[in-house]
Amino acid sequence: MPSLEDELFPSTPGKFKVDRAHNMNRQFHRCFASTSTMFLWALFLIALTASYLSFQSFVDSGSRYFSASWGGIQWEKQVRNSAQIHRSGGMSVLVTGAAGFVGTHVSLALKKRGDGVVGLDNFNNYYDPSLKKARKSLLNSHGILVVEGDLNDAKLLAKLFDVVAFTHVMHLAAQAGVRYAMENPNSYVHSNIAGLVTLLEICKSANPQPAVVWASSSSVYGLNEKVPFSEFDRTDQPASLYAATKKAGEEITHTYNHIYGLSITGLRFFTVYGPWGRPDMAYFSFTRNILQGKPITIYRGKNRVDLARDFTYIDDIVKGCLGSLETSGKSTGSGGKKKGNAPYRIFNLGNTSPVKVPELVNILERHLKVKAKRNIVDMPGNGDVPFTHANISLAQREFGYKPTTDLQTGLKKFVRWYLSYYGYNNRKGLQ
Ligand SMILES: O=C(O)[C@H]1O[C@H](OP(=O)(O)OP(=O)(O)OC[C@H]2O[C@@H](n3ccc(=O)[nH]c3=O)[C@H](O)[C@@H]2O)[C@H](O)[C@@H](O)[C@@H]1O
Repeated sequence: MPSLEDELFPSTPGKFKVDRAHNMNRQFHRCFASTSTMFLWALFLIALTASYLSFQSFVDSGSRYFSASWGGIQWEKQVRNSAQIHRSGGMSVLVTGAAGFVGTHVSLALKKRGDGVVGLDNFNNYYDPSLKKARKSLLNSHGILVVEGDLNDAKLLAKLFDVVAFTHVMHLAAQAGVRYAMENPNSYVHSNIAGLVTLLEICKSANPQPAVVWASSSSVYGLNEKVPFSEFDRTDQPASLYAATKKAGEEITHTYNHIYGLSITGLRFFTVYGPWGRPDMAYFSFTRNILQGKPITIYRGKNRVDLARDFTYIDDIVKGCLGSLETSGKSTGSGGKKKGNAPYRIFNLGNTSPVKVPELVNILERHLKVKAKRNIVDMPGNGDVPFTHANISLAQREFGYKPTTDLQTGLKKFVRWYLSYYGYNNRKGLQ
């Protein structure tokens, strides 16, 4: 008697007699019929799952396209092209806040010398977004892609690191402005704290980890009275929420350096000015008001003392940023695990020659050939500090930082840009 196994799985073809063959055939057909039914069901299920998944991804990518316009094969290609390095030993840098004032200048400088640059910017309306769009067009014309998205969009950041193994991150995206923090405190928490942490989380998990250089601020010195301000002075007395979020950034980046081995460099910028600058800053809004024949408000400190700033020209700041990137040293971790100590550095990037605000106005008057209508008021308690003055010896020693543009020369360049950007007619018509 053949075993069931023999019947179902004959070891020797033709082993069976014809009359049994018929029997076998029926069994085989039954078996085949049930297998094919199962097979069809399986196919059906697979098709159903596949169509569900592709529908989901359509919905996902659809909403992404409509809301943030990133993703897709073409987009990835653009990101890769923009990040392409064109010099030996070059870097590929993700520049956050690329459509911002400092971001635009740093991105251009990197690209011009052959480094790869991908920009990220959320184009918020803290100040006229059309200026940010104009900066973006400038960057595009030099082959730099600026992705529109927010720092807090972890999926986007992760995707960017999927597409490009960035060697460096130049983190300049932030909610800037000292006095606006009283109007919109949460915007500072959103960008300068939450956004920073989101970015660092992605950087620490990236493999390889990039080195991070980021913008802190001279405002961290707060009520410090020891001049010039040195990196070793106390910074635990911020005068504004803005300053407090920048100081928090310095502490937060320290923990990522300590736990995950991220190379971190924080740059304390001192009142940066120049072409393509920020319209919310005094030198910019003074220029606009002077040309429009409107009064300007000049704050004055306690005991009628003039306020002073260590105004720093953008080209000097760019040199400081590039020097920091070049000397940043490597992150040591990978995939979120520290493998050794990595550099943690903080540098002042200032001009080392403070100028009183009324003198800034004098210079503008000379360049614009228009008299300002000065309205001098006592400094309100709005987060301002009376003066800033940078000691830059650390940056000098580390990467030869040496500012070369005085306020007179720098403002001349700014005014020339301002008139070419906003138009000479505007100026003539208002004189
Ligand atoms: O160096 C820094 O850390 C900071 O420099 C600037 O902050 P601030 O120095 O206050 O620059 P402005 O807003 O351009 O003010 C410059 C000076 O003009 C004064 N000012 C400002 C506005 C105004 O209407 N009148 C006026 O007298 C301010 O009190 C201040 O003394 C930037 O706005 C900050 O983002 C940056 O972090």
